[in-house]
Parts: sequence; C-alpha cells; structure tokens
Amino acid sequence: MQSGGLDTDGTRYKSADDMWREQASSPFDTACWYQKGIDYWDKVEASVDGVLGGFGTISPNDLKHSKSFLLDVFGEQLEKSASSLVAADCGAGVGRITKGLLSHYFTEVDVIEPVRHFLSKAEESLSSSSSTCKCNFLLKGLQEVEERPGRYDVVWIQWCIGHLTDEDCVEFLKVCSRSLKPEGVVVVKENNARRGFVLDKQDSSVTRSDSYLVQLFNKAGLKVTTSRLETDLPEGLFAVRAYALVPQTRFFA
Ligand SMILES: C[S@@+](CC[C@H](N)C(=O)[O-])C[C@H]1O[C@@H](n2cnc3c(N)ncnc32)[C@H](O)[C@@H]1O
Repeated sequence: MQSGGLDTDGTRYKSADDMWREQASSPFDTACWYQKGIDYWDKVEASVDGVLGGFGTISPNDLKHSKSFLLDVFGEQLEKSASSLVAADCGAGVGRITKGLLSHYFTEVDVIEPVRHFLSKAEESLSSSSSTCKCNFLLKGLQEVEERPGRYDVVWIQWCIGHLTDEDCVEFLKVCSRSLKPEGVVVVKENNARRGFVLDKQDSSVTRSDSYLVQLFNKAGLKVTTSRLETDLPEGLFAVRAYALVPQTRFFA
C-alpha cells in the first residue's frame, strides 16, 4: 500500500509498506506484533465498556445500526431459509454482538476470540441467556482461523481486523470467503482513518482508511456490495463504516 500515515506518537510514515517493514518484517516481529495486542487486551476489564475502550454507552446504537445493515444485506435469506443458519463472530470480545444481534437470527454462532478472559466472559454471558442459539467458543486469533468450506451464512468481523497485518488480513478474508455458503456474506464493520492509516503502537492495531480497506478486500477476491456509515456516534471518534462483501467470482459464475 502506497498511502502514508501516522502513529499515535505523531511519527509519520511515507507508506504503509514502510510502516509494516518496521512493525512486522520477520516472523519473529509478526509474532511480537500479535502478542502485544493480546497483552494489551489481557489487562482490559472483560465487559462491554472494556472492549469498547470506555465507550460502552455507544453499544445499543451500534447494535441498532448493525441490525438494520444485516437485515438489508441478508434479510431475504434470513426469511426464506428453511435450514439452520450459521454465523461467525470474529474478534468477538465478550460476545456483545452475538448476544445483542447474531443470536436473535442464527441457529448457531462460532464465537472466535484470542483473549481468554474475554472468551470466558462471552461464554458466561451467552450461556445464561434464554436464547436457543448454539454457541461454539474458539480461543483463536483471526490469523490462525482455518477454512471451513460452506459453513457460514454470515461472517461478522467488527472492530478487530485492524489487529491483523495486511498480509494476514488478506489471507484471513480469503479463508472467510471460502468458508461461506453459496449466498453467504462477510460483514466488516470498522473504524475509518480519514486518509492512509493510523498505527496504534500500544495495542498493535492499524486504523485504515476506507480506500485502504477496500484495496485489501479486493486483494482477497471480495467485492463490496453495500457499505454504510454509522451516524450518531459521539464527536471525536473515528468514522465507522459497515461493508457487505461477497466473492467476486460469484459475479462471473
Ligand atoms: C475493540 S474490541 C471489539 C470486540 C467486539 N468485536 C465488539 O465489537 O464488541 C477488539 C477485539 O479484538 C480482539 N483481538 C485482538 N487481537 C486479535 C486478533 N489477532 N485476532 C482476533 N481478535 C483480536 C481483542 O481481544 C478484542 O476482543
């Protein structure tokens, strides 16, 4: 990626490639990059407020926006499906999205999260709910997820893809794409930098611009069918955009 960017200390990078060379140029550096992310979240309280960086109050509106997006991009299939519907909640934190959205529409959800105390909290919170949805809890980073051909109707990836390096992000999206059912959809909901990227050295994450994200989606062979900004967020936060993605090859079949 040629676009320049910043880190949270104000250091400028000429290009994302330069930044990645510094952060994750060898397998050792890449392992350190992921470990730093886990170490950061390990110290954060296992609660909605914790996973949302102290902005837990935005969760109800965020879930409302997500529900409307899900119904727009997958509502028809939700209505007509006679068989079981399976979703993945990626980088699921304490299971906020499964509890507040996915468990209402899907018969089964794979809750995937690499931080143990978040996953335990998700398990506790989802098993005490009255929902009939079956949840499977997987302690994994997205860079370790393996392909499960034809398993998912919807793969939901929210506020966690910034933890992946560009290379792993593209590989992970390919895994998601190959794991979809024929009419399945990948949803990425993510912060957007105004331009280029912003590197957060504290939690090992990169906030990418809209065009940077779209380039990664395209590299993974995915096409954006719908994207929508989340409005009514508090001032001073990054813009948040939801993307519905489907394999490009579907258009040429
Ligand atoms: C801002 S929280 C969002 C949690 C959840 N998606 C939500 O919206 O409530 C970021 C999450 O990404 C997880 N995370 C960190 N590194 C990750 C990785 N390599 N793969 C997947 N998730 C990761 C963190 O543990 C944390 O749960």
